[in-house]
Amino acid sequence: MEDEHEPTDAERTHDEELAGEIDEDETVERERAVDDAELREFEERIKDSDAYDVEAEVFDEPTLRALYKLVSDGHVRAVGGVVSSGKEANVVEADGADGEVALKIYRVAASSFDDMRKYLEGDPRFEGARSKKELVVEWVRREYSNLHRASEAGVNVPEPVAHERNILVSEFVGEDGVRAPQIREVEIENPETCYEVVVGYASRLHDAGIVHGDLSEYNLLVHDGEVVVIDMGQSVDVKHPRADDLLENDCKNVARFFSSLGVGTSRDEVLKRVTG
Ligand SMILES: Nc1ncnc2c1ncn2[C@@H]1O[C@H](COP(=O)(O)OP(=O)(O)OP(=O)(O)O)[C@@H](O)[C@H]1O
Ligand SMILES: [Mg+2]
Repeated sequence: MEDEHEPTDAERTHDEELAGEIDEDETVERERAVDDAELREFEERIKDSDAYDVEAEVFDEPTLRALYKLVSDGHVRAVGGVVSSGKEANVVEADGADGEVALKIYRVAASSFDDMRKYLEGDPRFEGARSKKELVVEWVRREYSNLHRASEAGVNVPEPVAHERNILVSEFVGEDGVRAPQIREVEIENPETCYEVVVGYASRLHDAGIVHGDLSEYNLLVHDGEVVVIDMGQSVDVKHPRADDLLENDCKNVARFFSSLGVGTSRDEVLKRVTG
């Protein structure tokens, strides 16, 4: 028998935030409710989108069903083009109910199960065997929740809109289908100010009990003169066993990037500011 791990308050709060437990039966029933003809018709519509041409394999059958649900619920109106094509996920621009949205579509088959598990393991709900699909669904739900927490804490992140299976919907950072550049791709006029903003964000996240876990010049976008923090699937609670290592690494990345722009700082300086 495995020991029953009694969740700490922090874990419990985090659990509660990840509202809406997966109900497999409900999902299966809902999937059946969408009849095939309806789905094929929807697929024909999606096929007209740029994303479908570029990356037809993004929309495998279960992903198509998830997208169909998001359309039915009014979160997505039309699908645009692929703005980023990565190992784990594709990001697609789309029209939402209220302007442009980004669809981060995880590839279930290609997801690195072991990596995801390492982050999820600090949470008692993830003990025991879980399928790859369940891990990805959980990951997406977590990313949604983390963005929500970050936004509440006053950090500039894309507002999370919805999530369904392997698809996360959030506010699109960019304009007219063109994604905003990453901070490493732009010329920063005032690195010192920008550094202060980023350290401020990391500090607010920390105060809110979250460590980003992959904070770097790749996950900071610049839009309308503001820095936007993205990519929070791997973010963990400060009580997570890996939190300290991840935080040190985040601070190291921030210090390295801004030092390269001439800002006098170090990993320990950033760490002190973030945790102080
Ligand atoms: N909400 C968004 N609005 C606009 N562009 C986005 C948004 N989210 C992500 N992107 C774009 O997609 C890229 C990848 O997104 P993200 O960093 O969240 O995924 P990732 O897990 O790092 O994926 P990969 O493995 O592909 O790098 C970002 O660098 C950014 O250019
Ligand atoms: Mg990223």
